Amino acid sequence: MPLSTLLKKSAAFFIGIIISVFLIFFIYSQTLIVQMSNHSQRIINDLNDGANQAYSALARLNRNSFTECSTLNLLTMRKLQFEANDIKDIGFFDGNKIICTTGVGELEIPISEGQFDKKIDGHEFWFGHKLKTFDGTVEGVVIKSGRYNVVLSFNTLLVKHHEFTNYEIVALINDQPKHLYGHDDIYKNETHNNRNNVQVGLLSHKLEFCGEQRFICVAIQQDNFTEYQKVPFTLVLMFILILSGVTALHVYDYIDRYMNSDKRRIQKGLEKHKFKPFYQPIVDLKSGKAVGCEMLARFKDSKGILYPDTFIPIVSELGASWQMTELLVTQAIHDLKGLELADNPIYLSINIFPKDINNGQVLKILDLIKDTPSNIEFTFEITEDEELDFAKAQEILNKLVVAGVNISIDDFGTGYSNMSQLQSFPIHTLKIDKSFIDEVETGAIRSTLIPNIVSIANKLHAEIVAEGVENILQVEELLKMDITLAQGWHYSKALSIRKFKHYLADNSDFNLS
Ligand SMILES: Nc1nc2c(ncn2[C@@H]2O[C@H](COP(=O)(O)O[C@H]3[C@@H](O)[C@H](n4cnc5c(=O)[nH]c(N)nc54)O[C@@H]3COP(=O)(O)O)[C@@H](O)[C@H]2O)c(=O)[nH]1
Repeated sequence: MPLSTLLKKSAAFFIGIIISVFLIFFIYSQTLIVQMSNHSQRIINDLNDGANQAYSALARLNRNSFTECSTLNLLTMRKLQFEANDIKDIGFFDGNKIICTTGVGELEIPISEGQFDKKIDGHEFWFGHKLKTFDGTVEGVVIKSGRYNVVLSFNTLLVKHHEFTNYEIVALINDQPKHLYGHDDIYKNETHNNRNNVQVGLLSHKLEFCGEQRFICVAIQQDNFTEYQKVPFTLVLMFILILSGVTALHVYDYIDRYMNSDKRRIQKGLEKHKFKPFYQPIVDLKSGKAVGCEMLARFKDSKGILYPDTFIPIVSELGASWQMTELLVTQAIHDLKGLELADNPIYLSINIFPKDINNGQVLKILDLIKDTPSNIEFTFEITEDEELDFAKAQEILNKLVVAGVNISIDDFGTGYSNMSQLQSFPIHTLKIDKSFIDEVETGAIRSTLIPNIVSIANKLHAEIVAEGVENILQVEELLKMDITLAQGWHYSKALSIRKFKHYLADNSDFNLS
């Protein structure tokens, strides 16, 4: 494998891995953000549930008409606390002082609560409350209504979230966050006017999420890829990355194959004019001088040469047959302009795709050739192809003939036509296929059929061109058979316009300036 290909393939491999890393990170990140938002919403829901529990407890207590901290009052308060899971303490007020609580009973010195933090739905809230109980300090929120208050414990409210520690709950009071619970310092007040704010980092994801009323907010920080430390996950990731690299190699190969495929090259070649006409001289057998040429398509692009046997079927499959012919004819007319007139016109023989005759595209040639010098005589070579629709072709070829175009049957003797079909065509020339000419000098069986072809041509009043003449012995034999014109490597292969000009200068009465 050449070094450049190896480098390109390695690059494709690593690009595949990099794309995969990005994709995995993106998917992971999106999933994590959704999980974190859901989790935040669940925390806020649990806090709301606690508040509702407190509201209903306060409503029930205030329905009683206790005015002092009687045994019955304390009993009622304790009974209610017992029923409500998240309530850790209930206090009873005389004026604005607490005179008894479920935890301590009647207070020796009544306590006065400070100014509440916020009033919501007629309830007063104190946040960040720390209540000392016999089994430790309770962090929570105090809610007061009427003559009672309740202390809600975050620990019990958020018991479902205990496995998840890296979060902070704050209350926004006059837009300033007040720490309520969890890790101090995670919430940075980034939400501004939005309900949530996501920060994606290489090492961690952070989400700040506020409840619908933008009053309680949760900030969650999650380290990235902690799962990576787990062996199976690492193995799966490595497998995915290698798979991505290998997939990228396949994609590279596929694109490379597509970009370098003959079909793609031909498509591009048609756009970028990579098809060029070459000219193979048609020679008068007696004088050895060129009387015309057959235009043969040649293709060359930066990747090299493609031969007609390869590109002709593909051009046809691409439906670009007329496009190619038109390009070539236009170029040929341009090439042959400046031809100095000899006594006779020069024949320019052009191969036409049968389908372009069937669909009448070929008639477009009349526009192309109408301004060409009259010393170029156009001949269209058609093959006796099964694709050719004889009935349709007859009508179209007649139009061409009327416009001065000659019709030539190419590869004659190898095709599908029968005599009656041929007679209905306005034929000017029969080109005897090379397979008849091969070994004519040794009297090969196939070559013995040539006189029959000559007699058919005579019946059709058509000229004959012998194709594929490769040596002087063949020339001599063909002369004996009264064949006048020939084409083949004995005279010349198909030439570029530059070489063809030289050829004409040495071997014809024409001159290309
Ligand atoms: N519709 C179009 N068909 C085209 C066009 N250009 C070419 N073709 C057809 O492709 C087939 C192959 O053509 P090519 O490789 O160019 O071969 C031609 C000659 O180079 C070859 N030839 C000529 N003399 C000799 C010879 O002495 N020996 C030898 N071994 N080969 C020789 O024969 C081909 C010409 O064939 P033909 O057209 O039948 O006269 C071929 O079928 C082309 O027709 C195009 O522009 N349009």
